Amino acid sequence: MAEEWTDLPGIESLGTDQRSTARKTGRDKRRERLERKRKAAYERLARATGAADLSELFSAQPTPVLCVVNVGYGGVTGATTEQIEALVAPCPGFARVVMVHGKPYTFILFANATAAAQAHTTLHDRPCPMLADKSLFLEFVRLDPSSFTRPFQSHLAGLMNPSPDQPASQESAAAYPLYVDFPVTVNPDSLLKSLETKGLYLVRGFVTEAEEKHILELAADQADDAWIAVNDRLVQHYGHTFDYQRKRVGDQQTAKSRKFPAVVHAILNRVRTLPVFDCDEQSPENAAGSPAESTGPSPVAENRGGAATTLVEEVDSDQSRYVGARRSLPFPRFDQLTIAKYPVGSGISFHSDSHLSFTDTLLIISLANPITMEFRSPFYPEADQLHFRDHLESRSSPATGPDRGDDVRPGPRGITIPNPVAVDLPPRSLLIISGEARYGWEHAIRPRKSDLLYESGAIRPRQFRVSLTLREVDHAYQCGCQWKELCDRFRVR
Ligand SMILES: O=C(O)CCC(=O)C(=O)O
Ligand SMILES: [Fe+2]
Repeated sequence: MAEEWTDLPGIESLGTDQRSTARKTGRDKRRERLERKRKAAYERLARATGAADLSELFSAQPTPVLCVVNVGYGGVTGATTEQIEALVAPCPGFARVVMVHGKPYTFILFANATAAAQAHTTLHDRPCPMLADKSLFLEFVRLDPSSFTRPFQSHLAGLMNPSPDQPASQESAAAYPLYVDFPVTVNPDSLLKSLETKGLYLVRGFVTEAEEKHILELAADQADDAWIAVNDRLVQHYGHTFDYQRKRVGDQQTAKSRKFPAVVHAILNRVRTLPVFDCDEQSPENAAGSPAESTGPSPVAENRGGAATTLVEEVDSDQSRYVGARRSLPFPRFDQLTIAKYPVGSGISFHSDSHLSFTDTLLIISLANPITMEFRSPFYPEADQLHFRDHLESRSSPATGPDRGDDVRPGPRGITIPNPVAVDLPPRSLLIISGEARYGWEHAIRPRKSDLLYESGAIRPRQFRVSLTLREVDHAYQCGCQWKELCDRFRVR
Protein backbone atom coordinates (compact mmCIF):
# COMPACT_ATOMS: atom_id res chain seq x y z
CA MET A 1 0.00 0.00 0.00
CA ALA A 2 3.03 2.27 0.29
CA GLU A 3 2.99 2.78 -3.49
CA GLU A 4 -0.56 4.03 -3.25
CA TRP A 5 0.56 6.57 -0.72
CA THR A 6 3.40 7.96 -2.84
CA ASP A 7 0.83 8.65 -5.57
CA LEU A 8 -1.10 10.98 -3.31
CA PRO A 9 -0.97 14.54 -4.57
CA GLY A 10 1.63 16.84 -3.12
CA ILE A 11 3.51 14.35 -0.99
CA GLU A 12 6.37 13.68 -3.39
CA SER A 13 7.13 17.34 -3.74
CA LEU A 14 7.75 17.97 -0.04
CA GLY A 15 10.98 19.81 0.61
CA THR A 16 12.26 19.36 -2.94
CA ASP A 17 12.62 23.01 -3.74
CA GLN A 18 16.24 23.75 -2.88
CA ARG A 19 16.86 26.80 -5.01
CA SER A 20 18.75 29.63 -3.46
CA THR A 21 16.79 32.34 -1.69
CA ALA A 22 18.34 35.04 -3.82
CA ARG A 23 16.62 33.76 -6.96
CA LYS A 24 13.29 33.10 -5.34
CA THR A 25 10.32 34.92 -6.69
CA GLY A 26 7.34 35.83 -4.53
CA ARG A 27 5.51 32.88 -6.05
CA ASP A 28 8.28 30.44 -5.11
CA LYS A 29 8.19 31.71 -1.57
CA ARG A 30 4.44 31.26 -1.34
CA ARG A 31 4.79 27.75 -2.70
CA GLU A 32 7.50 26.93 -0.15
CA ARG A 33 5.38 28.26 2.67
CA LEU A 34 2.50 26.13 1.49
CA GLU A 35 4.72 23.04 1.31
CA ARG A 36 5.90 23.64 4.86
CA LYS A 37 2.30 23.95 6.01
CA ARG A 38 1.36 20.82 4.12
CA LYS A 39 4.22 18.85 5.65
CA ALA A 40 3.33 20.08 9.15
CA ALA A 41 -0.36 19.21 8.65
CA TYR A 42 0.36 15.63 7.56
CA GLU A 43 2.83 15.19 10.40
CA ARG A 44 0.27 16.49 12.88
CA LEU A 45 -2.28 14.06 11.53
CA ALA A 46 0.17 11.18 11.82
CA ARG A 47 0.83 12.10 15.44
CA ALA A 48 -2.85 12.53 16.24
CA THR A 49 -3.76 9.12 14.81
CA GLY A 50 -0.61 7.26 15.76
CA ALA A 51 -0.32 6.04 12.18
CA ALA A 52 3.19 4.91 11.29
CA ASP A 53 2.40 5.28 7.61
CA LEU A 54 -0.39 7.46 6.31
CA SER A 55 -1.23 4.87 3.66
CA GLU A 56 -2.87 2.99 6.55
CA LEU A 57 -5.44 5.76 6.64
CA PHE A 58 -5.72 7.12 3.14
CA SER A 59 -6.38 5.65 -0.24
CA ALA A 60 -5.20 6.91 -3.62
CA GLN A 61 -8.45 5.55 -5.05
CA PRO A 62 -11.59 7.59 -4.35
CA THR A 63 -13.80 6.46 -1.47
CA PRO A 64 -17.02 8.16 -0.25
CA VAL A 65 -15.24 9.75 2.74
CA LEU A 66 -12.86 12.67 2.46
CA CYS A 67 -10.58 13.69 5.27
CA VAL A 68 -9.65 17.36 5.51
CA VAL A 69 -6.15 16.88 6.88
CA ASN A 70 -5.62 20.40 8.17
CA VAL A 71 -8.91 21.60 9.65
CA GLY A 72 -10.19 20.47 13.03
CA TYR A 73 -12.97 21.59 15.26
CA GLY A 74 -12.65 24.83 17.14
CA GLY A 75 -8.87 24.90 17.60
CA VAL A 76 -7.06 28.17 17.24
CA THR A 77 -6.93 27.70 13.47
CA GLY A 78 -9.97 25.45 13.44
CA ALA A 79 -13.45 25.73 12.05
CA THR A 80 -16.97 24.80 13.04
CA THR A 81 -19.11 22.06 11.57
CA GLU A 82 -21.34 24.74 10.07
CA GLN A 83 -18.42 26.43 8.28
CA ILE A 84 -17.34 23.16 6.67
CA GLU A 85 -20.93 22.27 5.83
CA ALA A 86 -21.36 25.64 4.10
CA LEU A 87 -18.16 25.01 2.18
CA VAL A 88 -19.11 21.58 0.86
CA ALA A 89 -22.90 22.01 0.62
CA PRO A 90 -22.70 22.97 -3.09
CA CYS A 91 -20.84 19.73 -3.92
CA PRO A 92 -23.17 17.14 -5.48
CA GLY A 93 -23.66 14.05 -3.31
CA PHE A 94 -22.52 15.72 -0.09
CA ALA A 95 -24.00 13.90 2.92
CA ARG A 96 -22.51 15.33 6.09
CA VAL A 97 -19.54 16.66 7.97
CA VAL A 98 -18.05 14.82 10.94
CA MET A 99 -15.61 16.64 13.18
CA VAL A 100 -13.83 14.74 15.89
CA HIS A 101 -13.67 17.24 18.68
CA GLY A 102 -10.12 17.94 19.81
CA LYS A 103 -8.58 16.44 16.66
CA PRO A 104 -6.91 18.41 13.90
CA TYR A 105 -8.86 16.79 11.05
CA THR A 106 -12.39 16.67 9.67
CA PHE A 107 -14.35 14.08 7.69
CA ILE A 108 -16.76 14.81 4.86
CA LEU A 109 -19.12 12.03 3.86
CA PHE A 110 -20.51 11.72 0.34
CA ALA A 111 -23.19 9.54 -1.21
CA ASN A 112 -20.55 7.70 -3.23
CA ALA A 113 -16.90 7.73 -4.25
CA THR A 114 -17.54 9.58 -7.51
CA ALA A 115 -19.15 12.48 -5.64
CA ALA A 116 -16.23 12.55 -3.19
CA ALA A 117 -13.78 12.55 -6.11
CA GLN A 118 -15.52 15.56 -7.65
CA ALA A 119 -15.37 17.45 -4.37
CA HIS A 120 -11.70 16.52 -4.06
CA THR A 121 -11.00 18.06 -7.45
CA THR A 122 -12.86 21.23 -6.47
CA LEU A 123 -11.42 21.74 -3.00
CA HIS A 124 -8.06 20.03 -2.60
CA ASP A 125 -4.97 22.19 -2.43
CA ARG A 126 -6.88 25.38 -3.13
CA PRO A 127 -7.19 28.47 -0.99
CA CYS A 128 -10.57 28.53 0.70
CA PRO A 129 -12.07 32.05 0.90
CA MET A 130 -14.45 30.97 3.67
CA LEU A 131 -11.50 30.01 5.86
CA ALA A 132 -9.31 33.08 5.40
CA ASP A 133 -7.80 31.65 2.20
CA LYS A 134 -6.34 28.66 4.00
CA SER A 135 -5.39 25.93 1.53
CA LEU A 136 -7.22 22.71 2.33
CA PHE A 137 -5.56 19.31 1.99
CA LEU A 138 -8.00 16.50 1.31
CA GLU A 139 -7.49 12.73 1.22
CA PHE A 140 -9.76 9.77 0.62
CA VAL A 141 -10.24 7.75 3.79
CA ARG A 142 -9.65 4.02 3.51
CA LEU A 143 -12.77 2.22 4.56
CA ASP A 144 -11.26 -0.91 5.94
CA PRO A 145 -10.91 -1.77 9.60
CA SER A 146 -7.30 -0.64 9.82
CA SER A 147 -8.21 2.93 8.96
CA PHE A 148 -8.07 5.43 11.81
CA THR A 149 -9.09 4.04 15.17
CA ARG A 150 -11.33 1.05 15.43
CA PRO A 151 -13.98 2.91 17.44
CA PHE A 152 -13.99 5.68 14.90
CA GLN A 153 -14.30 3.16 12.11
CA SER A 154 -17.38 1.62 13.65
CA HIS A 155 -18.99 5.00 14.18
CA LEU A 156 -18.18 5.94 10.63
CA ALA A 157 -19.71 2.75 9.30
CA GLY A 158 -22.86 3.44 11.32
CA LEU A 159 -23.09 6.95 9.98
CA MET A 160 -22.62 5.95 6.40
CA ASN A 161 -25.21 3.30 6.54
CA PRO A 162 -27.50 3.91 9.51
CA SER A 163 -29.88 1.22 8.33
CA PRO A 164 -29.83 -0.90 5.17
CA ASP A 165 -32.58 1.03 3.41
CA GLN A 166 -31.89 4.51 4.67
CA PRO A 167 -29.44 6.87 2.98
CA ALA A 168 -26.71 8.59 5.00
CA SER A 169 -28.21 11.22 7.26
CA GLN A 170 -27.98 14.97 6.63
CA GLU A 171 -28.44 15.80 10.30
CA SER A 172 -26.07 18.10 12.10
CA ALA A 173 -22.87 16.31 12.98
CA ALA A 174 -23.10 17.68 16.51
CA ALA A 175 -25.85 15.13 17.16
CA TYR A 176 -23.33 12.31 16.91
CA PRO A 177 -20.94 11.38 19.68
CA LEU A 178 -17.87 11.07 17.53
CA TYR A 179 -15.52 12.03 20.24
CA VAL A 180 -14.03 8.68 20.98
CA ASP A 181 -10.42 9.82 21.00
CA PHE A 182 -10.98 12.89 23.04
CA PRO A 183 -10.28 12.85 26.77
CA VAL A 184 -13.68 13.26 28.35
CA THR A 185 -14.45 16.03 30.76
CA VAL A 186 -14.45 14.68 34.24
CA ASN A 187 -17.36 15.75 36.27
CA PRO A 188 -18.59 12.52 37.83
CA ASP A 189 -17.80 12.98 41.49
CA SER A 190 -16.70 9.36 41.73
CA LEU A 191 -13.81 10.07 39.40
CA LEU A 192 -12.94 13.35 41.08
CA LYS A 193 -12.82 11.42 44.30
CA SER A 194 -10.37 8.98 42.84
CA LEU A 195 -8.19 11.88 41.68
CA GLU A 196 -8.05 12.94 45.31
CA THR A 197 -5.94 9.89 45.97
CA LYS A 198 -3.37 11.62 43.74
CA GLY A 199 -3.63 14.89 45.68
CA LEU A 200 -6.01 16.76 43.37
CA TYR A 201 -9.02 18.43 44.98
CA LEU A 202 -11.73 20.44 43.29
CA VAL A 203 -13.79 22.66 45.55
CA ARG A 204 -16.76 24.02 43.65
CA GLY A 205 -18.27 27.37 44.58
CA PHE A 206 -15.42 28.23 46.90
CA VAL A 207 -15.13 31.88 45.93
CA THR A 208 -18.23 34.00 46.53
CA GLU A 209 -19.88 35.93 43.71
CA ALA A 210 -18.97 39.19 45.46
CA GLU A 211 -15.30 38.16 45.65
CA GLU A 212 -15.33 37.11 42.03
CA LYS A 213 -16.87 40.41 40.95
CA HIS A 214 -14.34 42.32 43.01
CA ILE A 215 -11.33 40.48 41.54
CA LEU A 216 -12.66 40.80 37.99
CA GLU A 217 -13.09 44.52 38.53
CA LEU A 218 -9.56 44.79 39.90
CA ALA A 219 -8.26 42.98 36.82
CA ALA A 220 -10.32 45.11 34.44
CA ASP A 221 -9.01 48.32 36.07
CA GLN A 222 -5.39 47.48 35.32
CA ALA A 223 -3.88 49.27 32.36
CA ASP A 224 -2.96 47.12 29.36
CA ASP A 225 0.75 47.65 29.98
CA ALA A 226 0.45 46.27 33.52
CA TRP A 227 0.03 42.81 31.97
CA ILE A 228 2.79 40.58 30.67
CA ALA A 229 1.95 38.58 27.54
CA VAL A 230 2.88 34.91 27.89
CA ASN A 231 1.97 33.21 24.64
CA ASP A 232 -1.68 34.14 24.24
CA ARG A 233 -2.51 34.79 27.87
CA LEU A 234 -1.79 37.86 29.98
CA VAL A 235 -0.37 37.67 33.48
CA GLN A 236 0.48 39.78 36.51
CA HIS A 237 2.66 38.60 39.36
CA TYR A 238 2.34 39.51 43.01
CA GLY A 239 4.83 38.70 45.75
CA HIS A 240 7.40 37.34 43.29
CA THR A 241 7.65 37.29 39.54
CA PHE A 242 8.05 34.15 37.51
CA ASP A 243 10.64 33.98 34.75
CA TYR A 244 9.06 31.98 31.94
CA GLN A 245 12.32 31.78 29.97
CA ARG A 246 14.36 30.33 32.79
CA LYS A 247 11.31 28.60 34.20
CA ARG A 248 12.06 29.69 37.73
CA VAL A 249 10.81 32.12 40.29
CA GLY A 250 11.98 35.69 39.79
CA ASP A 251 12.61 38.52 42.20
CA GLN A 252 10.24 40.50 44.36
CA GLN A 253 11.17 43.93 43.04
CA THR A 254 9.74 43.51 39.57
CA ALA A 255 6.48 41.98 40.75
CA LYS A 256 3.37 44.08 40.20
CA SER A 257 3.19 44.41 43.94
CA ARG A 258 4.83 42.68 46.86
CA LYS A 259 1.46 42.56 48.58
CA PHE A 260 -1.51 40.54 47.48
CA PRO A 261 -4.86 42.27 47.02
CA ALA A 262 -6.80 42.10 50.31
CA VAL A 263 -9.51 39.94 48.81
CA VAL A 264 -6.91 37.23 48.15
CA HIS A 265 -5.95 37.19 51.82
CA ALA A 266 -9.60 36.74 52.72
CA ILE A 267 -9.87 33.78 50.36
CA LEU A 268 -6.63 32.24 51.64
CA ASN A 269 -7.82 32.46 55.21
CA ARG A 270 -10.79 30.35 54.19
CA VAL A 271 -8.65 27.93 52.20
CA ARG A 272 -6.68 27.04 55.31
CA THR A 273 -9.83 25.89 57.07
CA LEU A 274 -10.53 23.23 54.43
CA PRO A 275 -10.35 19.67 55.70
CA VAL A 276 -7.39 18.84 53.47
CA PHE A 277 -5.19 21.17 55.45
CA ASP A 278 -3.63 20.67 58.78
CA CYS A 279 -5.21 23.76 60.34
CA ASP A 280 -2.88 23.93 63.30
CA GLU A 281 0.22 24.14 61.16
CA GLN A 282 0.57 27.92 61.13
CA SER A 283 -1.18 30.97 62.46
CA PRO A 284 -3.33 32.85 59.94
CA GLU A 285 -1.18 35.99 60.19
CA ASN A 286 1.88 34.50 58.57
CA ALA A 287 0.07 31.87 56.60
CA ALA A 288 -0.93 33.86 53.58
CA GLY A 289 0.86 36.19 51.26
CA SER A 290 3.48 37.78 53.48
CA PRO A 291 6.43 37.72 51.11
CA ALA A 292 8.65 39.85 53.31
CA GLU A 293 8.57 37.18 55.99
CA SER A 294 9.22 34.21 53.80
CA THR A 295 12.96 34.24 53.59
CA GLY A 296 13.91 30.94 55.22
CA PRO A 297 13.26 27.45 53.98
CA SER A 298 9.62 26.54 54.18
CA PRO A 299 8.42 24.10 56.81
CA VAL A 300 6.76 22.15 54.02
CA ALA A 301 9.64 22.29 51.54
CA GLU A 302 10.54 18.69 52.24
CA ASN A 303 7.03 17.38 52.01
CA ARG A 304 7.08 16.67 48.25
CA GLY A 305 3.91 14.71 48.28
CA GLY A 306 5.10 12.33 50.92
CA ALA A 307 3.73 11.14 54.21
CA ALA A 308 1.91 14.33 55.13
CA THR A 309 -0.86 13.48 52.73
CA THR A 310 -1.99 10.46 54.71
CA LEU A 311 -5.70 9.94 54.54
CA VAL A 312 -7.30 10.69 57.86
CA GLU A 313 -11.02 10.76 57.40
CA GLU A 314 -13.70 11.01 54.74
CA VAL A 315 -15.74 14.16 54.94
CA ASP A 316 -19.17 14.14 53.42
CA SER A 317 -20.53 17.53 54.21
CA ASP A 318 -21.97 20.52 52.43
CA GLN A 319 -21.79 19.72 48.69
CA SER A 320 -21.41 23.35 47.69
CA ARG A 321 -18.27 23.84 49.74
CA TYR A 322 -16.19 20.75 49.97
CA VAL A 323 -16.59 17.06 49.75
CA GLY A 324 -13.50 15.01 49.99
CA ALA A 325 -10.93 13.33 52.07
CA ARG A 326 -9.55 14.93 55.19
CA ARG A 327 -5.81 15.07 54.88
CA SER A 328 -3.10 16.65 56.87
CA LEU A 329 -1.44 18.80 54.24
CA PRO A 330 0.66 21.52 55.83
CA PHE A 331 -0.73 24.90 54.86
CA PRO A 332 1.88 26.71 52.75
CA ARG A 333 2.87 30.30 53.31
CA PHE A 334 1.47 31.32 49.94
CA ASP A 335 3.64 34.20 48.78
CA GLN A 336 3.46 34.13 45.01
CA LEU A 337 0.31 35.02 43.13
CA THR A 338 -0.21 35.02 39.38
CA ILE A 339 -3.35 36.55 37.96
CA ALA A 340 -3.90 35.37 34.42
CA LYS A 341 -6.37 36.44 31.75
CA TYR A 342 -7.18 33.81 29.16
CA PRO A 343 -8.71 35.19 25.96
CA VAL A 344 -10.84 32.69 24.03
CA GLY A 345 -8.64 30.16 22.27
CA SER A 346 -5.66 30.56 24.59
CA GLY A 347 -4.24 28.03 27.01
CA ILE A 348 -1.13 26.91 28.81
CA SER A 349 0.98 24.02 27.62
CA PHE A 350 1.62 20.86 29.66
CA HIS A 351 3.95 21.53 32.57
CA SER A 352 4.65 20.62 36.14
CA ASP A 353 5.14 23.86 38.09
CA SER A 354 8.84 24.26 38.89
CA HIS A 355 9.68 21.78 41.67
CA LEU A 356 12.69 23.85 42.65
CA SER A 357 10.95 27.22 42.77
CA PHE A 358 7.82 26.25 44.64
CA THR A 359 6.90 23.95 47.48
CA ASP A 360 4.12 21.38 47.49
CA THR A 361 0.48 22.40 47.10
CA LEU A 362 -0.62 24.88 44.46
CA LEU A 363 -3.96 26.61 44.28
CA ILE A 364 -5.80 27.55 41.10
CA ILE A 365 -8.90 29.70 41.40
CA SER A 366 -11.06 29.99 38.30
CA LEU A 367 -13.17 33.06 37.65
CA ALA A 368 -15.62 34.41 35.08
CA ASN A 369 -16.08 31.30 32.93
CA PRO A 370 -15.40 27.57 33.05
CA ILE A 371 -12.53 25.84 31.33
CA THR A 372 -11.31 22.27 31.02
CA MET A 373 -7.86 21.52 32.40
CA GLU A 374 -6.07 18.31 31.54
CA PHE A 375 -3.66 16.28 33.64
CA ARG A 376 -1.25 13.69 32.34
CA SER A 377 1.49 11.62 33.87
CA PRO A 378 4.46 9.96 32.20
CA PHE A 379 4.45 7.46 35.07
CA TYR A 380 1.32 5.69 33.91
CA PRO A 381 0.58 4.10 30.56
CA GLU A 382 -1.70 6.04 28.27
CA ALA A 383 -5.10 5.01 29.51
CA ASP A 384 -7.22 2.55 27.68
CA GLN A 385 -10.15 4.82 27.07
CA LEU A 386 -12.43 1.81 26.71
CA HIS A 387 -11.93 0.87 30.32
CA PHE A 388 -12.84 4.35 31.32
CA ARG A 389 -15.87 4.31 29.09
CA ASP A 390 -16.90 1.01 30.60
CA HIS A 391 -16.91 2.74 33.91
CA LEU A 392 -18.97 5.60 32.58
CA GLU A 393 -21.40 3.26 30.87
CA SER A 394 -22.07 1.67 34.19
CA ARG A 395 -23.44 4.91 35.59
CA SER A 396 -27.14 4.89 36.18
CA SER A 397 -28.35 7.65 33.83
CA PRO A 398 -27.59 6.57 30.25
CA ALA A 399 -30.45 8.67 28.90
CA THR A 400 -28.78 11.93 29.87
CA GLY A 401 -25.40 11.23 28.30
CA PRO A 402 -24.48 10.81 24.66
CA ASP A 403 -24.75 7.39 23.14
CA ARG A 404 -21.19 6.16 23.36
CA GLY A 405 -22.04 2.57 23.83
CA ASP A 406 -22.09 0.87 20.48
CA ASP A 407 -18.54 -0.43 20.55
CA VAL A 408 -17.95 -0.71 24.26
CA ARG A 409 -17.00 -4.22 25.18
CA PRO A 410 -17.80 -5.63 28.54
CA GLY A 411 -14.80 -4.89 30.67
CA PRO A 412 -13.68 -4.28 34.20
CA ARG A 413 -15.98 -2.06 36.21
CA GLY A 414 -14.70 0.52 38.64
CA ILE A 415 -12.63 3.58 38.11
CA THR A 416 -9.66 3.77 35.84
CA ILE A 417 -8.15 7.22 35.85
CA PRO A 418 -7.62 8.11 32.20
CA ASN A 419 -4.30 9.53 31.19
CA PRO A 420 -4.61 12.31 30.23
CA VAL A 421 -7.59 13.11 32.38
CA ALA A 422 -9.72 16.21 31.92
CA VAL A 423 -11.14 18.14 34.84
CA ASP A 424 -13.70 20.82 34.27
CA LEU A 425 -13.04 23.93 36.36
CA PRO A 426 -16.20 25.93 36.99
CA PRO A 427 -15.99 29.64 37.77
CA ARG A 428 -15.47 30.34 41.47
CA SER A 429 -13.93 26.91 41.99
CA LEU A 430 -10.72 26.22 43.83
CA LEU A 431 -8.37 23.52 42.59
CA ILE A 432 -5.77 22.21 45.01
CA ILE A 433 -2.86 20.42 43.35
CA SER A 434 -0.69 18.60 45.83
CA GLY A 435 1.48 15.54 46.29
CA GLU A 436 1.61 13.20 43.32
CA ALA A 437 -0.75 15.40 41.26
CA ARG A 438 1.69 18.27 41.74
CA TYR A 439 5.02 16.44 41.27
CA GLY A 440 4.16 13.39 39.20
CA TRP A 441 1.59 14.87 36.81
CA GLU A 442 1.60 17.73 34.35
CA HIS A 443 -1.34 20.01 33.72
CA ALA A 444 -2.42 22.05 30.72
CA ILE A 445 -5.23 24.01 29.19
CA ARG A 446 -5.41 23.22 25.52
CA PRO A 447 -5.51 26.28 23.29
CA ARG A 448 -8.88 25.86 21.59
CA LYS A 449 -12.19 27.60 21.25
CA SER A 450 -14.46 25.05 22.89
CA ASP A 451 -14.57 22.20 25.40
CA LEU A 452 -16.53 18.99 25.20
CA LEU A 453 -18.72 18.22 28.18
CA TYR A 454 -19.09 14.61 29.04
CA GLU A 455 -22.25 14.96 31.08
CA SER A 456 -24.35 16.42 28.29
CA GLY A 457 -22.18 15.58 25.30
CA ALA A 458 -22.43 19.27 24.44
CA ILE A 459 -19.67 21.37 22.99
CA ARG A 460 -19.25 24.44 25.16
CA PRO A 461 -17.72 27.44 23.44
CA ARG A 462 -14.92 28.95 25.48
CA GLN A 463 -15.30 32.37 26.98
CA PHE A 464 -12.87 34.78 28.60
CA ARG A 465 -11.52 33.36 31.86
CA VAL A 466 -9.43 34.74 34.69
CA SER A 467 -7.41 32.61 37.08
CA LEU A 468 -5.46 33.13 40.27
CA THR A 469 -2.57 30.75 40.88
CA LEU A 470 -1.11 30.75 44.38
CA ARG A 471 2.18 29.12 45.27
CA GLU A 472 4.79 29.18 48.00
CA VAL A 473 8.31 30.11 46.93
CA ASP A 474 10.90 27.55 47.99
CA HIS A 475 13.81 29.75 49.00
CA ALA A 476 16.00 26.69 49.45
CA TYR A 477 15.48 26.01 45.71
CA GLN A 478 15.68 22.28 46.25
CA CYS A 479 13.67 19.26 45.39
CA GLY A 480 14.16 15.64 46.31
CA CYS A 481 11.02 14.21 44.76
CA GLN A 482 10.80 10.76 43.26
CA TRP A 483 9.24 12.00 40.02
CA LYS A 484 12.55 12.72 38.35
CA GLU A 485 11.33 13.02 34.77
CA LEU A 486 9.23 16.03 35.73
CA CYS A 487 11.70 17.56 38.17
CA ASP A 488 13.64 20.63 37.10
CA ARG A 489 16.59 19.70 39.29
CA PHE A 490 17.57 17.41 36.39
CA ARG A 491 17.21 20.12 33.76
CA VAL A 492 20.18 22.09 32.52
CA ARG A 493 19.99 25.50 34.14
O1 LIG B 1 -4.35 29.58 34.94
C1 LIG B 1 -4.51 28.41 35.21
O2 LIG B 1 -5.61 27.90 35.37
C2 LIG B 1 -3.32 27.50 35.33
C3 LIG B 1 -2.05 28.25 35.53
C4 LIG B 1 -0.87 27.35 35.74
O3 LIG B 1 -0.94 26.16 35.64
C5 LIG B 1 0.42 27.94 36.04
O4 LIG B 1 0.55 29.18 35.99
O5 LIG B 1 1.36 27.19 36.36
FE1 LIG C 1 0.74 25.22 36.53
